[in-house]
Amino acid sequence: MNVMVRLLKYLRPSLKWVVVSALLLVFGTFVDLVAPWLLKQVFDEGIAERSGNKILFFTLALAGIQVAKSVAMFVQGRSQELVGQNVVFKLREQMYDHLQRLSFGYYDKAQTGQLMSRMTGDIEAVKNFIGFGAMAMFTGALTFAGTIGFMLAMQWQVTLLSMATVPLLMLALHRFNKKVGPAWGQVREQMGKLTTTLQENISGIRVVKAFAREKVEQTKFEARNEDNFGTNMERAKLEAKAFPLMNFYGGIVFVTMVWFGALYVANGGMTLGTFMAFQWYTWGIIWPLNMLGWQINVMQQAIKAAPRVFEVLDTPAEIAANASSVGADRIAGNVVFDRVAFHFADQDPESEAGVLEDISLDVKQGEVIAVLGATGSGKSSLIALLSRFYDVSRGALTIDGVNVKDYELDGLRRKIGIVPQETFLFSATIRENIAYGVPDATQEQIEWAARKAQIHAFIEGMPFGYDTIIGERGVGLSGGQRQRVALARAVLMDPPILVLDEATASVDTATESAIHEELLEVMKGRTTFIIAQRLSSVKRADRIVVLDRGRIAQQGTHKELFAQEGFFRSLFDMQEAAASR
Ligand SMILES: Nc1ncnc2c1ncn2[C@@H]1O[C@H](COP(=O)(O)OP(=O)(O)OP(=O)(O)O)[C@@H](O)[C@H]1O
Repeated sequence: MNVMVRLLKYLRPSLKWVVVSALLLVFGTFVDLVAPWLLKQVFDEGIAERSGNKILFFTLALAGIQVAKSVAMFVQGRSQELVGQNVVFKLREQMYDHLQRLSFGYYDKAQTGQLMSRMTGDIEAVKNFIGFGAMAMFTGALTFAGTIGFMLAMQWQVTLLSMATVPLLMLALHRFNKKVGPAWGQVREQMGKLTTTLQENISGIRVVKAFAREKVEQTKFEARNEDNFGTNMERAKLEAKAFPLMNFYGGIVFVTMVWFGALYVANGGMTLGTFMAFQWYTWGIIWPLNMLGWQINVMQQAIKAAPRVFEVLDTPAEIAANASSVGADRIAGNVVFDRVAFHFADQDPESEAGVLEDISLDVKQGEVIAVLGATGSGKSSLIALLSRFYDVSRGALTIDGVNVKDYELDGLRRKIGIVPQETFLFSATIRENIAYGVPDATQEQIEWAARKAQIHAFIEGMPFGYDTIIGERGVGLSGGQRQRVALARAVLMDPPILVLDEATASVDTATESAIHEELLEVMKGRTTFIIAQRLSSVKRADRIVVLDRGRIAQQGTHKELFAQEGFFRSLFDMQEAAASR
Protein backbone atom coordinates (compact mmCIF):
# COMPACT_ATOMS: atom_id res chain seq x y z
CA MET A 1 0.00 0.00 0.00
CA ASN A 2 2.97 2.22 0.67
CA VAL A 3 3.83 2.06 -3.01
CA MET A 4 0.34 3.19 -3.88
CA VAL A 5 0.44 6.15 -1.52
CA ARG A 6 3.79 7.17 -2.94
CA LEU A 7 2.53 6.82 -6.50
CA LEU A 8 -0.59 8.84 -5.81
CA LYS A 9 1.59 11.68 -4.57
CA TYR A 10 2.77 12.08 -8.17
CA LEU A 11 -0.76 13.21 -9.01
CA ARG A 12 -0.44 16.29 -6.84
CA PRO A 13 1.00 18.63 -9.53
CA SER A 14 -1.86 17.69 -11.89
CA LEU A 15 -4.56 17.79 -9.22
CA LYS A 16 -6.61 20.26 -11.26
CA TRP A 17 -6.80 17.81 -14.17
CA VAL A 18 -7.47 14.88 -11.86
CA VAL A 19 -10.49 16.77 -10.50
CA VAL A 20 -11.67 17.75 -14.02
CA SER A 21 -11.29 14.18 -15.17
CA ALA A 22 -13.10 12.77 -12.14
CA LEU A 23 -15.99 15.24 -12.43
CA LEU A 24 -16.43 14.39 -16.10
CA LEU A 25 -16.41 10.71 -15.22
CA VAL A 26 -19.10 11.32 -12.61
CA PHE A 27 -21.11 13.08 -15.30
CA GLY A 28 -20.55 10.23 -17.77
CA THR A 29 -21.63 7.67 -15.17
CA PHE A 30 -24.68 9.74 -14.33
CA VAL A 31 -25.65 9.69 -18.03
CA ASP A 32 -25.23 5.90 -18.05
CA LEU A 33 -27.55 5.65 -15.06
CA VAL A 34 -30.19 8.01 -16.41
CA ALA A 35 -30.29 6.48 -19.90
CA PRO A 36 -32.02 3.21 -18.86
CA TRP A 37 -34.50 5.25 -16.82
CA LEU A 38 -35.35 7.25 -19.99
CA LEU A 39 -35.86 3.97 -21.81
CA LYS A 40 -38.23 2.92 -19.06
CA GLN A 41 -40.15 6.16 -19.59
CA VAL A 42 -40.41 5.44 -23.33
CA PHE A 43 -42.21 2.18 -22.43
CA ASP A 44 -44.12 3.12 -19.30
CA GLU A 45 -45.25 6.58 -20.41
CA GLY A 46 -44.79 6.85 -24.20
CA ILE A 47 -45.95 3.41 -25.32
CA ALA A 48 -48.38 2.82 -22.42
CA GLU A 49 -50.12 6.15 -23.07
CA ARG A 50 -49.66 5.82 -26.88
CA SER A 51 -48.21 9.33 -26.88
CA GLY A 52 -46.00 10.06 -29.90
CA ASN A 53 -44.87 13.31 -28.28
CA LYS A 54 -43.67 11.58 -25.14
CA ILE A 55 -41.90 8.90 -27.18
CA LEU A 56 -40.17 11.64 -29.17
CA PHE A 57 -39.33 13.63 -26.05
CA PHE A 58 -37.71 10.72 -24.19
CA THR A 59 -35.91 9.49 -27.30
CA LEU A 60 -34.50 12.97 -27.94
CA ALA A 61 -33.52 13.22 -24.29
CA LEU A 62 -31.70 9.90 -24.67
CA ALA A 63 -29.88 11.17 -27.74
CA GLY A 64 -29.10 14.53 -26.09
CA ILE A 65 -27.48 13.08 -23.00
CA GLN A 66 -25.41 10.68 -25.15
CA VAL A 67 -24.09 13.61 -27.21
CA ALA A 68 -23.26 15.50 -24.01
CA LYS A 69 -21.52 12.40 -22.70
CA SER A 70 -19.44 12.08 -25.86
CA VAL A 71 -18.19 15.66 -25.51
CA ALA A 72 -17.46 15.09 -21.82
CA MET A 73 -15.56 11.88 -22.59
CA PHE A 74 -13.46 13.65 -25.20
CA VAL A 75 -12.31 16.24 -22.66
CA GLN A 76 -11.99 13.55 -20.00
CA GLY A 77 -9.76 11.41 -22.23
CA ARG A 78 -7.49 14.35 -22.90
CA SER A 79 -7.20 15.38 -19.25
CA GLN A 80 -6.65 11.77 -18.18
CA GLU A 81 -3.80 11.40 -20.68
CA LEU A 82 -2.34 14.69 -19.47
CA VAL A 83 -2.35 13.39 -15.90
CA GLY A 84 -0.66 10.13 -16.97
CA GLN A 85 1.94 11.84 -19.13
CA ASN A 86 2.73 14.32 -16.34
CA VAL A 87 3.46 11.42 -14.01
CA VAL A 88 5.70 9.75 -16.63
CA PHE A 89 7.47 13.03 -17.25
CA LYS A 90 8.09 13.67 -13.56
CA LEU A 91 9.26 10.11 -12.84
CA ARG A 92 11.64 10.06 -15.83
CA GLU A 93 12.98 13.48 -14.89
CA GLN A 94 13.55 12.44 -11.28
CA MET A 95 15.15 9.15 -12.27
CA TYR A 96 17.43 10.79 -14.83
CA ASP A 97 18.46 13.52 -12.36
CA HIS A 98 19.18 10.90 -9.75
CA LEU A 99 21.17 8.75 -12.19
CA GLN A 100 23.33 11.80 -12.85
CA ARG A 101 24.05 12.14 -9.15
CA LEU A 102 24.73 8.50 -8.34
CA SER A 103 28.37 7.80 -7.72
CA PHE A 104 30.95 5.70 -9.56
CA GLY A 105 30.47 2.97 -6.96
CA TYR A 106 26.84 2.58 -8.06
CA TYR A 107 27.74 2.32 -11.74
CA ASP A 108 30.45 -0.26 -10.97
CA LYS A 109 27.58 -2.60 -10.10
CA ALA A 110 24.57 -1.30 -12.04
CA GLN A 111 23.32 -3.09 -15.13
CA THR A 112 22.63 -0.66 -17.94
CA GLY A 113 19.87 -2.85 -19.41
CA GLN A 114 18.03 -2.92 -16.08
CA LEU A 115 18.22 0.85 -15.82
CA MET A 116 16.95 1.24 -19.39
CA SER A 117 14.05 -1.11 -18.76
CA ARG A 118 13.12 0.73 -15.55
CA MET A 119 13.30 4.08 -17.30
CA THR A 120 11.00 2.89 -20.13
CA GLY A 121 8.82 -0.20 -19.53
CA ASP A 122 8.40 0.12 -15.77
CA ILE A 123 7.57 3.81 -15.87
CA GLU A 124 5.14 3.10 -18.71
CA ALA A 125 3.43 0.45 -16.56
CA VAL A 126 3.08 2.98 -13.76
CA LYS A 127 1.53 5.43 -16.20
CA ASN A 128 -1.00 2.90 -17.43
CA PHE A 129 -2.36 2.62 -13.93
CA ILE A 130 -2.10 6.24 -12.81
CA GLY A 131 -3.29 7.62 -16.14
CA PHE A 132 -5.94 5.04 -16.99
CA GLY A 133 -6.41 2.15 -14.58
CA ALA A 134 -7.10 4.21 -11.46
CA MET A 135 -9.68 6.36 -13.25
CA ALA A 136 -11.30 3.27 -14.76
CA MET A 137 -11.55 1.75 -11.27
CA PHE A 138 -13.17 4.92 -9.99
CA THR A 139 -15.71 4.85 -12.86
CA GLY A 140 -16.35 1.16 -12.27
CA ALA A 141 -17.03 1.66 -8.55
CA LEU A 142 -19.30 4.60 -9.28
CA THR A 143 -21.24 2.76 -11.99
CA PHE A 144 -21.60 -0.34 -9.82
CA ALA A 145 -22.87 1.54 -6.76
CA GLY A 146 -25.05 3.90 -8.82
CA THR A 147 -26.61 1.07 -10.79
CA ILE A 148 -27.53 -0.89 -7.68
CA GLY A 149 -28.94 2.28 -6.15
CA PHE A 150 -31.15 3.02 -9.20
CA MET A 151 -32.28 -0.60 -9.47
CA LEU A 152 -33.11 -0.88 -5.76
CA ALA A 153 -35.12 2.30 -6.01
CA MET A 154 -37.08 0.91 -8.98
CA GLN A 155 -37.65 -2.72 -7.92
CA TRP A 156 -35.67 -3.99 -4.96
CA GLN A 157 -36.80 -7.65 -4.98
CA VAL A 158 -35.65 -8.38 -8.56
CA THR A 159 -32.46 -6.40 -7.92
CA LEU A 160 -31.50 -8.50 -4.91
CA LEU A 161 -32.39 -11.78 -6.62
CA SER A 162 -30.31 -10.87 -9.69
CA MET A 163 -27.32 -10.12 -7.51
CA ALA A 164 -27.22 -13.57 -5.91
CA THR A 165 -24.07 -14.58 -7.85
CA VAL A 166 -22.21 -11.29 -7.31
CA PRO A 167 -20.38 -12.59 -4.19
CA LEU A 168 -19.05 -15.51 -6.28
CA LEU A 169 -17.77 -13.04 -8.86
CA MET A 170 -16.09 -11.01 -6.15
CA LEU A 171 -14.46 -14.12 -4.72
CA ALA A 172 -13.08 -15.00 -8.17
CA LEU A 173 -11.72 -11.46 -8.48
CA HIS A 174 -10.08 -11.63 -5.08
CA ARG A 175 -8.34 -14.89 -5.99
CA PHE A 176 -7.19 -13.51 -9.31
CA ASN A 177 -5.80 -10.40 -7.63
CA LYS A 178 -3.73 -12.49 -5.21
CA LYS A 179 -2.19 -14.62 -7.95
CA VAL A 180 -1.65 -12.11 -10.71
CA GLY A 181 0.46 -9.73 -8.57
CA PRO A 182 3.49 -12.05 -8.22
CA ALA A 183 3.09 -13.06 -11.89
CA TRP A 184 3.46 -9.45 -12.97
CA GLY A 185 6.45 -9.06 -10.64
CA GLN A 186 8.17 -11.86 -12.54
CA VAL A 187 7.25 -10.40 -15.91
CA ARG A 188 8.79 -7.03 -15.04
CA GLU A 189 11.93 -8.72 -13.66
CA GLN A 190 12.30 -10.91 -16.75
CA MET A 191 11.94 -7.86 -18.98
CA GLY A 192 14.80 -6.17 -17.11
CA LYS A 193 17.00 -9.26 -17.60
CA LEU A 194 16.11 -9.49 -21.28
CA THR A 195 17.09 -5.86 -21.84
CA THR A 196 20.33 -6.38 -19.93
CA THR A 197 21.30 -9.34 -22.11
CA LEU A 198 20.43 -7.39 -25.24
CA GLN A 199 22.34 -4.31 -24.12
CA GLU A 200 25.46 -6.31 -23.20
CA ASN A 201 25.38 -8.18 -26.48
CA ILE A 202 25.09 -5.01 -28.56
CA SER A 203 27.78 -3.16 -26.58
CA GLY A 204 30.09 -6.13 -26.85
CA ILE A 205 29.21 -7.11 -30.42
CA ARG A 206 32.78 -6.60 -31.63
CA VAL A 207 34.12 -9.07 -29.11
CA VAL A 208 31.28 -11.47 -29.91
CA LYS A 209 32.15 -11.38 -33.60
CA ALA A 210 35.91 -11.48 -33.05
CA PHE A 211 35.56 -14.70 -31.09
CA ALA A 212 32.84 -16.05 -33.38
CA ARG A 213 30.51 -16.49 -30.40
CA GLU A 214 27.33 -15.37 -32.17
CA LYS A 215 25.69 -18.77 -31.72
CA VAL A 216 26.43 -18.86 -27.98
CA GLU A 217 25.14 -15.32 -27.52
CA GLN A 218 22.09 -16.22 -29.55
CA THR A 219 21.42 -19.19 -27.27
CA LYS A 220 21.83 -16.94 -24.23
CA PHE A 221 19.37 -14.47 -25.63
CA GLU A 222 16.96 -17.21 -26.65
CA ALA A 223 17.00 -18.55 -23.09
CA ARG A 224 16.06 -15.11 -21.78
CA ASN A 225 13.45 -14.73 -24.49
CA GLU A 226 11.99 -18.10 -23.57
CA ASP A 227 11.93 -17.15 -19.87
CA ASN A 228 10.09 -14.03 -20.80
CA PHE A 229 7.69 -16.00 -22.97
CA GLY A 230 7.17 -18.53 -20.17
CA THR A 231 6.43 -16.00 -17.43
CA ASN A 232 4.06 -14.13 -19.70
CA MET A 233 2.26 -17.36 -20.56
CA GLU A 234 1.96 -18.20 -16.85
CA ARG A 235 0.38 -14.83 -16.30
CA ALA A 236 -1.87 -15.27 -19.34
CA LYS A 237 -2.96 -18.66 -17.97
CA LEU A 238 -4.22 -16.97 -14.82
CA GLU A 239 -6.19 -14.54 -16.96
CA ALA A 240 -7.48 -17.29 -19.21
CA LYS A 241 -8.79 -19.16 -16.15
CA ALA A 242 -10.24 -16.19 -14.32
CA PHE A 243 -11.85 -14.09 -17.05
CA PRO A 244 -14.25 -16.68 -18.54
CA LEU A 245 -15.34 -17.63 -15.01
CA MET A 246 -16.08 -13.99 -14.24
CA ASN A 247 -17.97 -13.73 -17.53
CA PHE A 248 -19.96 -16.80 -16.61
CA TYR A 249 -20.95 -15.37 -13.20
CA GLY A 250 -21.78 -12.09 -14.95
CA GLY A 251 -23.97 -13.97 -17.42
CA ILE A 252 -25.83 -15.59 -14.52
CA VAL A 253 -26.61 -12.13 -13.12
CA PHE A 254 -28.23 -11.28 -16.45
CA VAL A 255 -30.10 -14.56 -16.75
CA THR A 256 -31.49 -14.41 -13.20
CA MET A 257 -32.60 -10.88 -13.82
CA VAL A 258 -34.43 -11.92 -17.01
CA TRP A 259 -35.97 -14.92 -15.29
CA PHE A 260 -37.23 -13.21 -12.12
CA GLY A 261 -37.88 -9.93 -13.93
CA ALA A 262 -40.14 -11.64 -16.46
CA LEU A 263 -42.01 -13.48 -13.65
CA TYR A 264 -42.53 -10.20 -11.76
CA VAL A 265 -43.75 -8.48 -14.96
CA ALA A 266 -46.14 -11.40 -15.60
CA ASN A 267 -47.47 -11.14 -12.04
CA GLY A 268 -47.78 -7.35 -12.19
CA GLY A 269 -44.96 -6.75 -9.69
CA MET A 270 -42.88 -4.81 -12.19
CA THR A 271 -43.65 -2.63 -15.23
CA LEU A 272 -42.40 -3.63 -18.68
CA GLY A 273 -40.44 -0.36 -18.81
CA THR A 274 -38.62 -1.20 -15.58
CA PHE A 275 -37.87 -4.66 -16.98
CA MET A 276 -36.38 -3.12 -20.14
CA ALA A 277 -34.38 -0.66 -18.03
CA PHE A 278 -33.09 -3.54 -15.86
CA GLN A 279 -31.72 -5.29 -18.95
CA TRP A 280 -29.58 -2.23 -19.47
CA TYR A 281 -28.77 -1.77 -15.79
CA THR A 282 -27.53 -5.30 -15.24
CA TRP A 283 -24.59 -4.45 -17.49
CA GLY A 284 -23.81 -1.69 -15.01
CA ILE A 285 -23.22 -4.49 -12.48
CA ILE A 286 -21.52 -7.01 -14.77
CA TRP A 287 -19.30 -4.61 -16.69
CA PRO A 288 -17.50 -2.99 -13.70
CA LEU A 289 -16.85 -6.38 -12.14
CA ASN A 290 -15.52 -7.86 -15.37
CA MET A 291 -13.44 -4.78 -16.09
CA LEU A 292 -12.09 -4.98 -12.57
CA GLY A 293 -10.16 -8.06 -13.70
CA TRP A 294 -8.29 -6.00 -16.28
CA GLN A 295 -7.90 -3.10 -13.91
CA ILE A 296 -6.38 -5.35 -11.28
CA ASN A 297 -3.95 -6.45 -13.97
CA VAL A 298 -2.94 -2.89 -14.71
CA MET A 299 -2.74 -2.06 -11.01
CA GLN A 300 -0.64 -5.10 -10.12
CA GLN A 301 1.70 -4.34 -12.97
CA ALA A 302 2.21 -0.83 -11.61
CA ILE A 303 2.61 -2.08 -8.04
CA LYS A 304 5.41 -4.39 -9.20
CA ALA A 305 6.99 -1.86 -11.56
CA ALA A 306 6.98 1.17 -9.26
CA PRO A 307 9.35 -0.26 -6.61
CA ARG A 308 11.87 -0.97 -9.37
CA VAL A 309 11.84 2.74 -10.16
CA PHE A 310 11.75 3.79 -6.51
CA GLU A 311 14.70 1.52 -5.76
CA VAL A 312 16.86 3.66 -8.04
CA LEU A 313 15.41 6.89 -6.67
CA ASP A 314 16.06 5.74 -3.10
CA THR A 315 19.68 4.75 -3.66
CA PRO A 316 21.67 7.39 -1.83
CA ALA A 317 24.25 9.31 -3.83
CA GLU A 318 27.22 8.24 -1.70
CA ILE A 319 29.43 11.04 -2.88
CA ALA A 320 27.51 14.17 -2.05
CA ALA A 321 28.63 17.71 -1.56
CA ASN A 322 29.12 18.77 2.03
CA ALA A 323 26.35 21.04 3.33
CA SER A 324 28.85 23.79 4.17
CA SER A 325 30.95 23.32 1.04
CA VAL A 326 34.02 25.40 0.35
CA GLY A 327 34.12 27.06 -3.07
CA ALA A 328 36.73 25.52 -5.37
CA ASP A 329 37.45 28.63 -7.43
CA ARG A 330 40.78 29.36 -5.82
CA ILE A 331 42.27 25.88 -6.02
CA ALA A 332 45.96 26.25 -6.84
CA GLY A 333 46.98 22.60 -6.84
CA ASN A 334 48.83 21.62 -3.64
CA VAL A 335 47.78 18.02 -3.15
CA VAL A 336 48.46 16.06 0.03
CA PHE A 337 47.65 12.38 0.58
CA ASP A 338 47.93 11.77 4.31
CA ARG A 339 48.06 8.06 5.19
CA VAL A 340 45.29 7.36 2.74
CA ALA A 341 43.68 3.96 2.41
CA PHE A 342 40.97 3.11 -0.09
CA HIS A 343 38.55 0.18 -0.30
CA PHE A 344 35.92 -0.51 -2.94
CA ALA A 345 32.35 -0.92 -1.71
CA ASP A 346 32.54 -4.72 -1.65
CA GLN A 347 35.64 -4.71 0.57
CA ASP A 348 35.57 -4.53 4.34
CA PRO A 349 37.92 -1.76 5.53
CA GLU A 350 38.16 -3.43 8.97
CA SER A 351 39.38 -6.85 7.88
CA GLU A 352 40.64 -6.52 4.30
CA ALA A 353 43.65 -4.73 2.86
CA GLY A 354 42.56 -1.85 0.65
CA VAL A 355 43.28 -1.28 -3.01
CA LEU A 356 45.41 1.55 -1.62
CA GLU A 357 47.09 1.46 1.79
CA ASP A 358 49.10 3.99 3.74
CA ILE A 359 49.61 6.43 0.86
CA SER A 360 51.38 9.61 1.94
CA LEU A 361 52.33 12.02 -0.77
CA ASP A 362 52.94 15.75 -0.68
CA VAL A 363 52.63 17.34 -4.12
CA LYS A 364 53.41 21.01 -4.52
CA GLN A 365 51.53 23.25 -6.90
CA GLY A 366 52.99 22.90 -10.41
CA GLU A 367 54.79 19.63 -9.75
CA VAL A 368 54.61 16.86 -12.35
CA ILE A 369 54.18 13.47 -10.70
CA ALA A 370 54.46 10.28 -12.68
CA VAL A 371 52.71 7.25 -11.21
CA LEU A 372 54.12 3.90 -12.24
CA GLY A 373 53.31 0.40 -11.18
CA ALA A 374 52.28 -3.01 -12.39
CA THR A 375 48.80 -3.47 -13.73
CA GLY A 376 46.26 -3.52 -10.91
CA SER A 377 48.65 -1.81 -8.48
CA GLY A 378 46.14 0.99 -7.82
CA LYS A 379 47.25 3.83 -10.10
CA SER A 380 43.81 4.66 -11.49
CA SER A 381 42.25 4.32 -8.05
CA LEU A 382 44.79 6.79 -6.64
CA ILE A 383 43.83 9.54 -9.06
CA ALA A 384 40.11 8.69 -8.90
CA LEU A 385 40.24 9.91 -5.29
CA LEU A 386 41.30 13.40 -6.38
CA SER A 387 37.99 14.14 -8.13
CA ARG A 388 36.06 12.23 -5.47
CA PHE A 389 34.89 9.55 -7.86
CA TYR A 390 35.37 7.54 -4.68
CA ASP A 391 36.06 8.68 -1.12
CA VAL A 392 39.05 7.56 0.91
CA SER A 393 38.29 4.97 3.56
CA ARG A 394 41.05 6.07 5.94
CA GLY A 395 43.35 9.05 6.18
CA ALA A 396 42.77 12.36 4.42
CA LEU A 397 43.23 13.85 0.99
CA THR A 398 43.55 17.61 0.91
CA ILE A 399 43.96 20.15 -1.85
CA ASP A 400 45.38 23.48 -0.74
CA GLY A 401 44.87 22.44 2.86
CA VAL A 402 41.14 21.71 2.46
CA ASN A 403 39.82 18.16 2.61
CA VAL A 404 38.40 17.27 -0.83
CA LYS A 405 35.18 16.22 0.92
CA ASP A 406 34.66 19.82 1.99
CA TYR A 407 34.82 21.32 -1.47
CA GLU A 408 31.78 22.09 -3.52
CA LEU A 409 31.69 18.93 -5.67
CA ASP A 410 31.07 20.32 -9.18
CA GLY A 411 33.60 23.10 -8.59
CA LEU A 412 36.24 20.60 -7.45
CA ARG A 413 35.72 18.44 -10.53
CA ARG A 414 35.95 21.42 -12.85
CA LYS A 415 39.38 22.18 -11.42
CA ILE A 416 40.73 18.75 -12.33
CA GLY A 417 41.20 18.02 -16.03
CA ILE A 418 41.15 14.28 -16.64
CA VAL A 419 42.11 12.24 -19.65
CA PRO A 420 40.80 8.83 -18.65
CA GLN A 421 42.07 5.43 -19.73
CA GLU A 422 38.97 4.81 -21.79
CA THR A 423 37.76 7.84 -23.67
CA PHE A 424 34.13 8.38 -24.39
CA LEU A 425 33.08 10.61 -27.26
CA PHE A 426 29.51 11.82 -27.71
CA SER A 427 27.60 11.69 -30.99
CA ALA A 428 28.24 15.36 -31.65
CA THR A 429 30.63 17.55 -33.62
CA ILE A 430 34.29 17.36 -32.81
CA ARG A 431 34.05 20.97 -31.64
CA GLU A 432 31.31 20.09 -29.13
CA ASN A 433 33.30 17.09 -27.95
CA ILE A 434 36.38 19.18 -27.24
CA ALA A 435 34.34 21.98 -25.66
CA TYR A 436 32.37 19.52 -23.48
CA GLY A 437 33.66 21.01 -20.22
CA VAL A 438 33.64 24.61 -21.48
CA PRO A 439 30.62 24.94 -23.79
CA ASP A 440 31.18 28.67 -24.38
CA ALA A 441 34.82 28.31 -25.48
CA THR A 442 35.76 30.33 -28.57
CA GLN A 443 36.98 28.69 -31.77
CA GLU A 444 40.50 30.04 -31.02
CA GLN A 445 40.53 28.42 -27.58
CA ILE A 446 39.31 25.13 -29.02
CA GLU A 447 41.96 25.19 -31.74
CA TRP A 448 44.60 26.05 -29.16
CA ALA A 449 43.66 23.00 -27.11
CA ALA A 450 43.55 20.81 -30.24
CA ARG A 451 47.05 21.97 -31.22
CA LYS A 452 48.38 21.09 -27.78
CA ALA A 453 46.91 17.61 -28.20
CA GLN A 454 48.40 17.27 -31.69
CA ILE A 455 45.01 16.78 -33.28
CA HIS A 456 44.38 20.16 -34.95
CA ALA A 457 45.93 19.27 -38.32
CA PHE A 458 43.95 16.03 -38.44
CA ILE A 459 40.66 17.83 -37.68
CA GLU A 460 41.37 20.43 -40.37
CA GLY A 461 41.73 17.58 -42.84
CA MET A 462 38.32 16.10 -42.00
CA PRO A 463 35.42 16.69 -44.41
CA PHE A 464 33.68 19.27 -42.23
CA GLY A 465 36.62 20.22 -40.04
CA TYR A 466 35.53 21.01 -36.48
CA ASP A 467 31.89 20.48 -37.53
CA THR A 468 32.43 16.82 -38.38
CA ILE A 469 30.16 14.61 -36.33
CA ILE A 470 32.08 11.94 -34.44
CA GLY A 471 31.14 9.31 -31.88
CA GLU A 472 28.62 6.52 -32.18
CA ARG A 473 26.60 7.98 -35.02
CA GLY A 474 29.41 9.84 -36.76
CA VAL A 475 32.86 9.41 -38.24
CA GLY A 476 34.93 6.77 -36.51
CA LEU A 477 38.25 7.76 -34.96
CA SER A 478 41.23 5.59 -34.16
CA GLY A 479 42.11 4.89 -30.53
CA GLY A 480 44.97 7.39 -30.64
CA GLN A 481 42.80 10.08 -32.26
CA ARG A 482 40.12 9.57 -29.66
CA GLN A 483 42.72 9.94 -26.92
CA ARG A 484 43.95 13.17 -28.43
CA VAL A 485 40.41 14.60 -28.60
CA ALA A 486 40.02 13.68 -24.92
CA LEU A 487 43.35 15.35 -24.18
CA ALA A 488 42.22 18.54 -25.95
CA ARG A 489 38.98 18.37 -23.92
CA ALA A 490 40.92 18.30 -20.64
CA VAL A 491 43.44 20.94 -21.69
CA LEU A 492 40.68 23.35 -22.71
CA MET A 493 39.35 23.31 -19.14
CA ASP A 494 42.53 25.15 -18.15
CA PRO A 495 42.59 23.22 -14.88
CA PRO A 496 45.10 23.80 -12.07
CA ILE A 497 45.31 20.01 -11.74
CA LEU A 498 45.77 17.78 -14.76
CA VAL A 499 45.43 14.01 -14.68
CA LEU A 500 46.62 11.93 -17.61
CA ASP A 501 45.73 8.26 -17.16
CA GLU A 502 47.76 6.43 -19.80
CA ALA A 503 46.80 9.39 -21.95
CA THR A 504 49.23 8.67 -24.71
CA ALA A 505 49.20 4.88 -24.59
CA SER A 506 47.42 4.51 -27.94
CA VAL A 507 49.56 7.06 -29.73
CA ASP A 508 52.61 6.25 -31.86
CA THR A 509 56.01 7.18 -30.45
CA ALA A 510 56.55 10.17 -32.75
CA THR A 511 53.17 11.69 -31.90
CA GLU A 512 53.70 10.89 -28.25
CA SER A 513 56.95 12.76 -28.22
CA ALA A 514 55.31 15.72 -30.04
CA ILE A 515 52.45 15.70 -27.51
CA HIS A 516 54.94 15.71 -24.67
CA GLU A 517 56.74 18.71 -26.16
CA GLU A 518 53.43 20.58 -26.30
CA LEU A 519 52.34 19.27 -22.92
CA LEU A 520 55.46 20.65 -21.31
CA GLU A 521 54.06 24.09 -21.94
CA VAL A 522 50.53 23.06 -20.96
CA MET A 523 51.74 21.48 -17.74
CA LYS A 524 53.65 24.58 -16.74
CA GLY A 525 52.16 25.90 -13.51
CA ARG A 526 49.72 22.99 -13.22
CA THR A 527 49.98 20.11 -10.83
CA THR A 528 50.06 17.11 -13.13
CA PHE A 529 49.66 13.43 -12.46
CA ILE A 530 50.77 11.20 -15.31
CA ILE A 531 50.05 7.50 -15.24
CA ALA A 532 52.14 5.75 -17.81
CA GLN A 533 53.86 2.50 -18.52
CA ARG A 534 56.35 3.85 -21.03
CA LEU A 535 59.40 5.45 -19.47
CA SER A 536 59.51 8.00 -22.26
CA SER A 537 56.27 9.45 -20.90
CA VAL A 538 57.65 9.97 -17.42
CA LYS A 539 61.08 11.33 -18.28
CA ARG A 540 60.07 14.90 -17.66
CA ALA A 541 58.29 14.27 -14.38
CA ASP A 542 59.64 16.09 -11.33
CA ARG A 543 59.00 13.02 -9.26
CA ILE A 544 58.12 9.43 -9.90
CA VAL A 545 55.95 7.39 -7.55
CA VAL A 546 56.02 3.63 -7.93
CA LEU A 547 53.02 1.71 -6.60
CA ASP A 548 53.16 -1.93 -5.64
CA ARG A 549 49.95 -3.67 -4.60
CA GLY A 550 48.44 -0.43 -3.37
CA ARG A 551 51.46 0.88 -1.46
CA ILE A 552 54.15 3.34 -2.42
CA ALA A 553 57.19 1.20 -3.10
CA GLN A 554 59.57 3.83 -4.48
CA GLN A 555 59.56 7.58 -4.78
CA GLY A 556 62.08 10.02 -6.24
CA THR A 557 63.42 11.66 -9.38
CA HIS A 558 64.25 9.73 -12.51
CA LYS A 559 67.90 9.84 -11.55
CA GLU A 560 67.35 8.74 -7.96
CA LEU A 561 65.19 5.81 -8.91
CA PHE A 562 67.54 4.75 -11.64
CA ALA A 563 70.25 4.43 -9.03
CA GLN A 564 68.11 2.08 -6.90
CA GLU A 565 67.23 -1.55 -7.35
CA GLY A 566 63.47 -2.00 -7.76
CA PHE A 567 60.46 -1.85 -10.04
CA PHE A 568 61.61 1.29 -11.83
CA ARG A 569 65.04 -0.07 -12.63
CA SER A 570 63.73 -3.39 -13.84
CA LEU A 571 61.09 -1.64 -15.97
CA PHE A 572 63.86 0.51 -17.42
CA ASP A 573 66.05 -2.51 -18.15
CA MET A 574 63.16 -4.37 -19.75
CA GLN A 575 62.23 -1.50 -22.04
CA GLU A 576 65.87 -0.88 -23.00
CA ALA A 577 66.31 -4.56 -23.84
CA ALA A 578 63.08 -4.54 -25.90
CA ALA A 579 64.21 -1.42 -27.78
CA SER A 580 67.64 -2.85 -28.65
CA ARG A 581 66.18 -6.15 -29.91
N1 LIG B 1 35.05 -1.23 -9.24
C1 LIG B 1 35.91 -2.03 -8.61
N2 LIG B 1 35.48 -2.80 -7.60
C2 LIG B 1 36.34 -3.61 -6.94
N3 LIG B 1 37.66 -3.69 -7.23
C3 LIG B 1 38.15 -2.95 -8.23
C4 LIG B 1 37.29 -2.07 -8.98
N4 LIG B 1 38.06 -1.46 -9.92
C5 LIG B 1 39.31 -1.92 -9.75
N5 LIG B 1 39.38 -2.81 -8.75
C6 LIG B 1 40.58 -3.50 -8.26
O1 LIG B 1 41.42 -2.51 -7.68
C7 LIG B 1 42.78 -2.77 -8.00
C8 LIG B 1 43.44 -1.50 -8.55
O2 LIG B 1 42.84 -1.16 -9.76
P1 LIG B 1 43.35 0.09 -10.60
O3 LIG B 1 42.45 0.24 -11.77
O4 LIG B 1 43.51 1.25 -9.69
O5 LIG B 1 44.79 -0.41 -11.07
P2 LIG B 1 45.79 0.25 -12.11
O6 LIG B 1 47.09 0.25 -11.43
O7 LIG B 1 45.28 1.54 -12.61
O8 LIG B 1 45.77 -0.86 -13.24
P3 LIG B 1 46.00 -0.71 -14.83
O9 LIG B 1 47.42 -0.32 -15.04
O10 LIG B 1 45.73 -2.10 -15.31
O11 LIG B 1 45.02 0.28 -15.30
C9 LIG B 1 42.80 -3.92 -8.96
O12 LIG B 1 43.24 -5.05 -8.26
C10 LIG B 1 41.37 -4.11 -9.38
O13 LIG B 1 41.07 -5.47 -9.49
